[in-house]
Formats: sequence, C-alpha cells, structure tokens
Amino acid sequence: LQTELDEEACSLLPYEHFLIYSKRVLTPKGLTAAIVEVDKGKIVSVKEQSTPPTSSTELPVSDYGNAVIMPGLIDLHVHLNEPGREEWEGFVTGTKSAAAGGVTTVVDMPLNSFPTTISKESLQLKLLAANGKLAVDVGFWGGLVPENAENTTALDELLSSGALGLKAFMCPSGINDFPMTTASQIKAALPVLAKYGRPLLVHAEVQQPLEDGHPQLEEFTGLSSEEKRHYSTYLASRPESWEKQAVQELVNAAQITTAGSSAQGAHIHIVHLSDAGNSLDLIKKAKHDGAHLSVETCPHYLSFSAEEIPDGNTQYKCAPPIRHAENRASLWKALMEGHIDFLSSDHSPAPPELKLLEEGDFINAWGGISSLQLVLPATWTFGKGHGITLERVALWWSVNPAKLAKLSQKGSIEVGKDADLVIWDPETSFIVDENYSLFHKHKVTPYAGKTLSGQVISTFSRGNLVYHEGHHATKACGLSILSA
Ligand SMILES: NC(=O)NC(NC(N)=O)C(=O)[O-]
Ligand SMILES: [Zn+2]
Ligand SMILES: [Zn+2]
Repeated sequence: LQTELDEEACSLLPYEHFLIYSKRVLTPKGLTAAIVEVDKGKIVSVKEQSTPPTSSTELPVSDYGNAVIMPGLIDLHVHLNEPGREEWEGFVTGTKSAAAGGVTTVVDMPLNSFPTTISKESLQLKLLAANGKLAVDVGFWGGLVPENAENTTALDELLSSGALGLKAFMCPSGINDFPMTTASQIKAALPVLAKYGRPLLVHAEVQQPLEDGHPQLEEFTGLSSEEKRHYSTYLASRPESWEKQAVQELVNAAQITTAGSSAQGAHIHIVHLSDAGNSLDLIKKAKHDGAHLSVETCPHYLSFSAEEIPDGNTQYKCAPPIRHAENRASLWKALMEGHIDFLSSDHSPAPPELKLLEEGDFINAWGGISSLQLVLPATWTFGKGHGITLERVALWWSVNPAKLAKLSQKGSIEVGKDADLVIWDPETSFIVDENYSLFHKHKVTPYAGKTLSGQVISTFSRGNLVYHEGHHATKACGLSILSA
C-alpha cells in the first residue's frame, strides 16, 4: 500500500487496472466466489470462479478470502453542512467517515449549510466549497422553501444546474434558515420536478395539537428541567399523528403525478419514516393504488427504542422521534416485506454543545443523529434477529437508492458500472469506544459504547482504494455528481 509519505494519490494502490477476488462477491445474481476486474474506475469483468486467480495472471490481485465484496453504499440523506457550518461536519470529515464506512456515494441535504442550497447560485457555492475535499462521490439535493416553491424559474435553474432533486420540510426544520413549506407549495413545485424526472424528498411531519394530558407546544418553555430530561416528554411532543397528517397530505398531492396529470413523472419520497402504524398503512395503500411514492427509514429507528433511551441522553434526539420497541419491530417487518424501499443515515451532526448533554434537555437540544460511518454494521447487527441477508443490505443501501437518485452508473457490481465497492467482514465485531477510529468531526453518537458486527476492510471509489484498514488515500478525488 502507498503510505502517507508518498506524493498525494487518489488511491492507496499504485495501479488502476487490477483484480479483486473473494469467496463472497454480491452480484445481481447473488453471492458467489468471483474475480472482479477493475480498470480506469469501472468494473470491466465479473468472473465466477471458486479459487483466486493463479500467479500467472499479469494483473495485480487483491485476494480478500472470505470477506464480502458488495456495491458501495449510497446514502441519500446526509447533512454535510458546508459551506457555512463546517464546524458541524464539513466535506473533509464527512466524506472520510463515509469512506471508512463503505459509503461510496453521499447525497448532501440542502440545509444546515449556509447558504442553504435553494438556488443555482448557492449550488455553485456548494460545488466550489466541495472542490478537492471529497473522499467519495457527492451529489446535492436542492431545497424547496416558500421563497422558491412558486418560482418556477428558480426551481428550473436549480434542477438544470445539477441538483439531483429537491427536499422540503412540512414542519419547522430545526434551523431558522430553512423554513417549512405547505402541501400546496409542494404541489406547485411538482410539475417542475416532473419536467426533469427528479424526486421531491419530504420531511413528513405536520404539527398537530397534542393529546390532552400532554404539554402543548407553547407550554414547553414552562417545563421543569427534570421534565425535559425525560425522553418520554420529547416523544409525546411529536406523536405519530404528525407523520400521519403529513403522509395523508403527500398522498393527496401525489395524485397529480399519475399518467395524464399535470405533474406526471414527478415522484414523492418520504424521508426517515418513524411511524410504522397509520403512516405506513397510508403509504402502503397509496403505493398499491399506483402513487409515485417511496419511503425510507434509518438505522436508528431500527436499532433503538424509546424504552431504552435513558433520561438526558440527547444524542438519541431526532425528528421524527425514535418510538417504542413495538414500532421498531413493525418497521423491520415492513422493511423485510419491501414496503419500505431503502435506508439512509440522516447523518445530522452538530457541535456537541448544541446537544445540551449536561442539562440533558430533550426539548431544546439539537435534533439530529450522527451515524454515517456506522450505518452498515448498525443495519447488519440489529437486522440479525429479523432475517436480514446480504442481498437485502445491498438492495436497501445500493440498488434502490441508486434508482431514486437516478445514479444509473452506480448501485451494483456489474460490468460497466463505477467500481464503487465495499469489502467487509460481517462476522467481525467491534465496540464503538474511544479506541474505535470514528472520523466524524464530533464523536457524539447514540452508537457510542455499543458492540456492532460488520467490520469494513476496504472501500473503492471509482476504482481508487480510498480506505483500507484505518488509512485513507492521501488525496480526495471524489467527484461532485450533477444530474444529467
Ligand atoms: N435540520 C436537520 O438536520 N434536521 C434533521 N434532524 C433530525 N432528523 O432530527 C432532519 O433530517 O430533519
Ligand atoms: Zn428530516
Ligand atoms: Zn435530515
């Protein structure tokens, strides 16, 4: 391997045409022993073979034995927060974390950076800021806000400048510079998205009056510090009815995306679903009725439950909230049955002080969970009890995300695709403790202290070995991915 002493290099390997072998290569046909030939960043052949290449081959060979070779993960929901808030994460630490976690493509959310990505100009600023800092490939979602929702020209420019789609919030986003939009503003934007065949991603919560017996939103400031330390106080503040109302409004809006309608070809994607009850039922029915609708959930909703969140541990705070264990089981069931289309991290870091860990104040702490480097082991570890398979992991983390973002050159190990690969050992466990190299800018995560199984060994990004056993390539050669 090239060491840090060498001149800057995009890859830890000194060549671009080589063979990789393992007994467990995940191709669209399934898991098989195979040789993957990589040349100039592309997969040029995949040959099933039960033994590694003999020494006679003139090409260099990396023999990974029984490790699993899978398509690199594609994480469509990451807040990298640059420009403007790189002290929250930033492109350098965010994409190094991705590489260390086998995530070879990240699509960056339009908020928590400053400016937010709501115009052609702010997208240009994003691209400038990202230049030379990307360890893996990064795409960008544009933002749909009241300022541009009814401005067809602005949305057209944003999409024609390369945004892979748009993101909207139906409730306050937790950060003042990215305001929420209503269902009618969302509907107004759909015809422009239809023109580009690009999706609208939505944070699906609509504020509703809270049930009697619980403090109403306006009463939160009066809560005692003790009450604000209880996770149950926070959980009660964002009930399933908020998600259900949003989903109902989106299902109604999606009606104009069907054939012959004004927004035919547009697609609505619900991000980070937490409610596996009424909200999921509405989604299942709408899909059954042919709505152009998809939905994701995140590992933290599948890993943790409200019952286990101790008072004051605000690193678990996110919106929508992590719900009860029964809900988690229903999410796993829906995921295994294909009603939930794929997974994303919703990596949403902030400086630790915003998490108010000393006070343990769930009401005022930053809502957002950091997990980008850990999503593969987290999915694998907590999926074991639910019948998870390697094929499903690739479907949820590579194949389906590539389809939504229309990244046709990525998402599977097939000839002609980008050589984006993660090589990992599902059977090796580790503890996320101070000895574990977490490359996130901040180490606050609810996975701290947890034992996870699934150790990433190597990550290839377009044929460059960008990460191998704790080492990153010395030069960041990831590309900004713009829609065609
Ligand atoms: N501004 C945010 O990053 N919000 C995020 N925060 C969460 N999920 O708690 C999100 O995705 O909604
Ligand atoms: Zn959100
Ligand atoms: Zn988010």
